[in-house]
Amino acid sequence: MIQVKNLSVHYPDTKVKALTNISLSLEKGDFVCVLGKSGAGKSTFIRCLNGLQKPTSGEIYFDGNDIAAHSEEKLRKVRREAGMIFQHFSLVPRLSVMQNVLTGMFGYRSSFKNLIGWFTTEEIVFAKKVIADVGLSEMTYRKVEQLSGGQKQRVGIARALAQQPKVLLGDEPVASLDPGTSNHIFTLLTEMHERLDLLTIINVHDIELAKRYASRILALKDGKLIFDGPPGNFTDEMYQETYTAQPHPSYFDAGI
Ligand SMILES: Nc1ncnc2c1ncn2[C@@H]1O[C@H](COP(=O)(O)OP(=O)(O)OP(=O)(O)O)[C@@H](O)[C@H]1O
Repeated sequence: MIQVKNLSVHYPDTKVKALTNISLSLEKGDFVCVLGKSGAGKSTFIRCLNGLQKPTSGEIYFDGNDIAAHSEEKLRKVRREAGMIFQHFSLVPRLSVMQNVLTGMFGYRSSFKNLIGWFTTEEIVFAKKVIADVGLSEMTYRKVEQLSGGQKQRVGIARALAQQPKVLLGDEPVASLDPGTSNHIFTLLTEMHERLDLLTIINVHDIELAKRYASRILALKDGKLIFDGPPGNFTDEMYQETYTAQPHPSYFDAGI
């Protein structure tokens, strides 16, 4: 579904080599957790997959089409098919759960309809369904600012599902949540992943969550892919290798 070929990202401002020569294939049904210490390149990798970050070199094919070669209009279609959930939720706190979830449908609608905020009965019924799927029916019309962190992340997931995505991307979606709530969110993600037959790719710091829920682990270190395999093969040595504290070589390049 997604093929990554020799992907490199160098940020010109900081001269940081965030990703170097990554090649892999990600298939429908994979539940992927991306591990790596802070600055390893996890966010940059996720952002490349939905076209938010342009590669410095290399290619990313989404359903056989090169994302980098896409026009802005085609990129919008890729972003529509790749639902994204974020560490800090990226919701509009003063709007209701329903209003936030409806924004997930914006990619399918005209700018005019989005501007005036008019939704069809079918769209509202579908939004209610995804809100029920994440267990928040009773809070459908409550303002998001009145919800707990775990509930907010459920809204984030419902909004991503409202996009009817083929791919679900998560940039540290449980980093702000306690361990019990993180487990509930991962259980929900696994259920949705299976029910909707998705490709799911989640950045996570917690190795235990990755080992419990992932079907495949990727480990990044200093922008390089140092592990790609099932959780059972991610040994303690590999863990040490992933998280050993060495200064990022590109800090030296940048003269830091
Ligand atoms: N917009 C940017 N401009 C310049 N450098 C950047 C930018 N975004 C990230 N970087 C640098 O690229 C490297 C990789 O960053 P990235 O955010 O992808 O890592 P990460 O593994 O997601 O880290 P964290 O776990 O802390 O979120 C870091 O050294 C970071 O400082």
